[in-house]
Amino acid sequence: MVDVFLIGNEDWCFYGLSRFLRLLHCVHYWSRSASVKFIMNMQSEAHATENEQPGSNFSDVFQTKHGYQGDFLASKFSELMKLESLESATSQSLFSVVKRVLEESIERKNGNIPQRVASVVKLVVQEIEHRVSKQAENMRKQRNLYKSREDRYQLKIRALETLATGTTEENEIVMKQLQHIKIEKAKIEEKKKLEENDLNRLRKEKDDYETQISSLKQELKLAKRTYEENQLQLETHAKETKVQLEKRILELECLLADSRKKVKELEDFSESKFLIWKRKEHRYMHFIDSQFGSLQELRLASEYLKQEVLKTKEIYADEVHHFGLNLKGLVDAAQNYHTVLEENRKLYNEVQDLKGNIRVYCRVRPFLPGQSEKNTTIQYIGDSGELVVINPSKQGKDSHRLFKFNKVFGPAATQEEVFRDTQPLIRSVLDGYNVCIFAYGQTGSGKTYTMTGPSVTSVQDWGVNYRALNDLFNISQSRKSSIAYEVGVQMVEIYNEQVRDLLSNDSCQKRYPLEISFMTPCLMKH
Ligand SMILES: Nc1ncnc2c1ncn2[C@@H]1O[C@H](COP(=O)(O)OP(=O)(O)OP(=O)(O)O)[C@@H](O)[C@H]1O
Repeated sequence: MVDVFLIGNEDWCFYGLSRFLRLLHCVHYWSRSASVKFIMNMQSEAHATENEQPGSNFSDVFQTKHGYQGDFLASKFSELMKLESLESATSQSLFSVVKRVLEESIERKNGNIPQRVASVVKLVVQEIEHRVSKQAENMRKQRNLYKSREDRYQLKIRALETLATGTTEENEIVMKQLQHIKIEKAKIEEKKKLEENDLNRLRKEKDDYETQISSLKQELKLAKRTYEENQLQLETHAKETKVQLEKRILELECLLADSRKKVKELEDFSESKFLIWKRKEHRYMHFIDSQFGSLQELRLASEYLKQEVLKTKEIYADEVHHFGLNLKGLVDAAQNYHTVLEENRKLYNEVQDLKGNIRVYCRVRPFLPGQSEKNTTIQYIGDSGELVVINPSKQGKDSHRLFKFNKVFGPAATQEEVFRDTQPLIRSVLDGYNVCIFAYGQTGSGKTYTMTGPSVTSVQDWGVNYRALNDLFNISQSRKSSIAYEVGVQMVEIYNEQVRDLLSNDSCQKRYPLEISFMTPCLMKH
C-alpha cells in the first residue's frame, strides 16, 4: 500500500499544484499494481503549511480503498453534495475524485458508470474549469501588480539620479542606495523572470489540463453512451426473457393440466385393471381348484395306467419271446435260401442243357419291295423246326430238301418272337455259363436286321443284341444286393475268314490277334 499526503488550500501555489499533478500521474501508474489511498486535507489558508498533518471531515469523505464498489462512491459523492462541500473542496481533492472514478471504471472493465456518478463527475469537472480560469485571472492581476511596482521603482531610480548631482557624500550615499536598489531590481527581475517562467509553465499545464478534461469528457460521454446502450440491451433482453418466461409458464401450465389429466386416466385405468385382475384371480382360483380335482383323477388314472403298463409289459415280453422263435425260423430259412437258390440255378441251366447246348434257329427273310413272291423256294415251314426248300433246277427226289432246326421263324415273325427263344440263355450267362449267339447267312439274308434291328429308337425294332444287353443289365440290377457283376463288351467282325475289332480306334490294330480256330465269339462275358 502507498500512502500519499497532499496538503492543500485555496491559495495553493502553482508550484504545489504542478507537483500534485505529477504525483497524480505516478499514483495512476502505481494504482494498477498496488492499493492506493489518497488523503486530502482541507486546511484553511491561515494554517496551511507543508508540514502540517492531514485530518478533516472532507478527507474522510474521499478516503477510499482500491476495490470499493461504484455505488459506494456514488453515495459518498452525494453526501459531499449535500454538505455543499464541493465549492469548499481543494482542487487536488476534485482531481482525485475524477481520477478515482476513472480507476473504478477501469477496474469494472465493462466501462459502465452509474448515472449519478457521471453527473457528479460532470459537476467536479466544471468546478475544476472554473478554478483554473480563476487562477489564470489571479496570475494576470499579479503580473499587473508587478508591472506597477516596477514603474514605481523606475521613478525612484530617476529621482535618485537627479539627486546624485548633489554633494559627493550625498552622492556616495545615493550611489550606495542606488547600488542597493539595483541589487533589489535585479532580484525583482529575477523573481519576475521566475514568475514568468511559472506563468508559462502554468499556461502549458492549463492547456494540458484542458486537453485532459476534454479527453475525460469524451471518455465520460463514451462511457455514458455505452452505459445507455447496455441498459437498453438489458431492458430489451429482460423484456424478451419476460415474454419467453410467460410463454414457458403457459406451456408448463398446459403440461401440468395434461399431466393431471393423464394421472386421472391412469388412476381410472389402474382401477379397472385392478377389478379385472381381481376377477381373473377369482377365476384362476376356481381353475386351480378344478385342476386340483383333475390332478387327483389323473393320479388315479396314472395308477390304473401303471397297472396296465405292467400287464402290457408282460404281454410284450411273451410276444417278444414268440417273435424270437419265429425269427429264428426265418433266420434258418434265410440261411437255406442261398442253397435253394443255387439248386434252382442248377436246375434251370440243366433244363437249358436239355434243350440243347447248341441251338440253331432259321429265320426266313420276307421279300424285299420289288421282288416277286412267285419265286419263293420255301415250300413248307413246320412248327417243330422243319423247313422244306424247293430246288427247281433238279428233278425228282432231289427237287425237295428237308432241313431240321430247333425252330424256324417265318417271314412274318417279329423281333420279339425271335428273341423269346434266346432270352433264357441270358440268365444262364449271369449264372456263370458261357453263351454265344451269332448269325450266319449269305449277303442280304437279314443278319444285321435280326441281330441289331432296323432302328434303335423304337424298342419294337430292337434286335437280339439290344434285347440281350437290356435283359443282362436288368437281371444284374435285380441281383445287385447279393451279387456284383462286371460287364465288358467286344464287337468283332469276321469277314473273309479274318476277325476285326470294330471298337478299336487304331486302324493297324483292327485285325483281331486270335486265330479263328481259338475264337469263341462271345458277345457277353461274365
Ligand atoms: N425279317 C425281315 N423283314 C424285313 N426286311 C428284312 C428282314 N430281314 C432282312 N430284311 C431286309 O433285307 C435287306 C438285307 O438285310 P441285311 O442287311 O440284314 O442283310 P445281311 O445279311 O446283314 O447282309 P450283309 O451280309 O451284306 O451285311 C435289308 O434291307 C433288310 O431291311
